[in-house]
Amino acid sequence: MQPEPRTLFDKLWEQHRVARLNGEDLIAIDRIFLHERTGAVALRSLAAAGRAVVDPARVFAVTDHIVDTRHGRTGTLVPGGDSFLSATREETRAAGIRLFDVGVPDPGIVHVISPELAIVLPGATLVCPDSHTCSQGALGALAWGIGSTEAEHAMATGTLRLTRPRATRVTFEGALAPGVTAKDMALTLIARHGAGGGEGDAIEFAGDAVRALDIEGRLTLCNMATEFAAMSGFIAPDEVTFDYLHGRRFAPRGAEWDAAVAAWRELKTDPGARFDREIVIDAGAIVPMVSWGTSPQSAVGVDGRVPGQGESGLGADGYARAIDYMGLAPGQPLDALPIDAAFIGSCTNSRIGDLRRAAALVKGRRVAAGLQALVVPGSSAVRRAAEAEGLDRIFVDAGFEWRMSGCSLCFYAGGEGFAPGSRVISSTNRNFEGRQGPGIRTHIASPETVAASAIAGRIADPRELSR
Ligand SMILES: CC(C)[C@H](C(=O)O)[C@@H](O)C(=O)O
Ligand code: SF4
Repeated sequence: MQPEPRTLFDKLWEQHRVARLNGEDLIAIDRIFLHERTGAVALRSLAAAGRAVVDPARVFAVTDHIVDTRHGRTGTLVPGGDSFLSATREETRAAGIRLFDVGVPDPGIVHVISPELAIVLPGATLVCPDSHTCSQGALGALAWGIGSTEAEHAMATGTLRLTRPRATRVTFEGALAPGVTAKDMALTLIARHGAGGGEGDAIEFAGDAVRALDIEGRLTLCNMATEFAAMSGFIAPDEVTFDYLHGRRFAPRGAEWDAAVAAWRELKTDPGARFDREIVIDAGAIVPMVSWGTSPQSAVGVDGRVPGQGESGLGADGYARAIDYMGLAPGQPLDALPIDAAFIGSCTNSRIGDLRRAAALVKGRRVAAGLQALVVPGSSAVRRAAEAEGLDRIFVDAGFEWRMSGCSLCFYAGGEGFAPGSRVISSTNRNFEGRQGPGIRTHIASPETVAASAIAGRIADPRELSR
């Protein structure tokens, strides 16, 4: 008898299921990543309970969320932030956990350095008390965000207790048009199906347009799965994945590498396997997107208009509140909207390819007068690579500030922010009220759209500059 065809998700889940428990499953966790904001809490609480980390070699930690990203940084600008940093340093040392700290060669945003160092590998389960952990599914792993109590459980036992999510496939058929990116794919999916549209889903991203993405584009797409309320997003590993990982710091070597690749080649959905849910999107119809509201679902084509309530997908109160917070009127064209600041950074879009594409648009041009523009590379490795190619000069010559790596102004932690009331175009993933500071109006878009807008001084279509 032929074995039942299985989805990639079935394979990942079943390979890690160690027990069934009254409707839930106990899943083995291969890697745990911590950052100073939530990881410090988990580590302190675990130590206070007198529990040991069962396998410290599988746990990694980083300082990225509240570290100062200005040059010459010494710590954090966040009030009270020092205690998170010192707790992370003390507790990781006590538990024997490897810490990528500022001042050592490889710090960066957790979801940027994990693939860079090959800490995440195809077929692995990886958790981190951070919602954008799903980014790392781009490498063919099952990676998802957890709470700090679950992080304690995972560290103490090497397992987590979970309800099996729905196996969902989102297929992007065909090819993207020039100037359209993985960020626009994610925003299109969320705009069409709603910010809650993926709730309870483990999403395999598939189709020709996904296969055609490099690893960085795949990371951007999977990063936004949590903005779709999905448990995780992932992509079957292929030659692009293996080429990316080969030779990286924690990747297997020699015969182990060959054996690993042979096993990783099996990590794909079998023909005829059944999904609980399928979504199909025509990639060729996707355009550069920008958000107008205070949820990632409130996004339209950059050449579009602020929708009326009827087409917004929001209720009357939610719509009124979003329009009011964002200082917009129904029917207003987005590409006429003046902006005060532009931010290129975050675990969504701060990798070398993102910076290269933005720099190509910025080169030889100037940021609009009076506009604050920043580039924050996602990791030290990205920063060094960009500097070796002269991308920092391109940005600085154009009037951008060039920073050290970290989460920086992706989210407001209280240390620094944009000028009060600023309208910001941002390559990040969240545009909630106050996300980038009190009263800040955030429009999320691709790094290309952010770069083009910084030059124009208003929200701008990147295709205008590249023509
Ligand atoms: C601080 C952290 C827990 C949070 C998250 O979980 O995502 C942050 O990274 C964010 O992007 O809002
Ligand atoms: S870059 Fe932003 S979204 Fe990503 S982990 Fe940091 S704060 Fe969260």
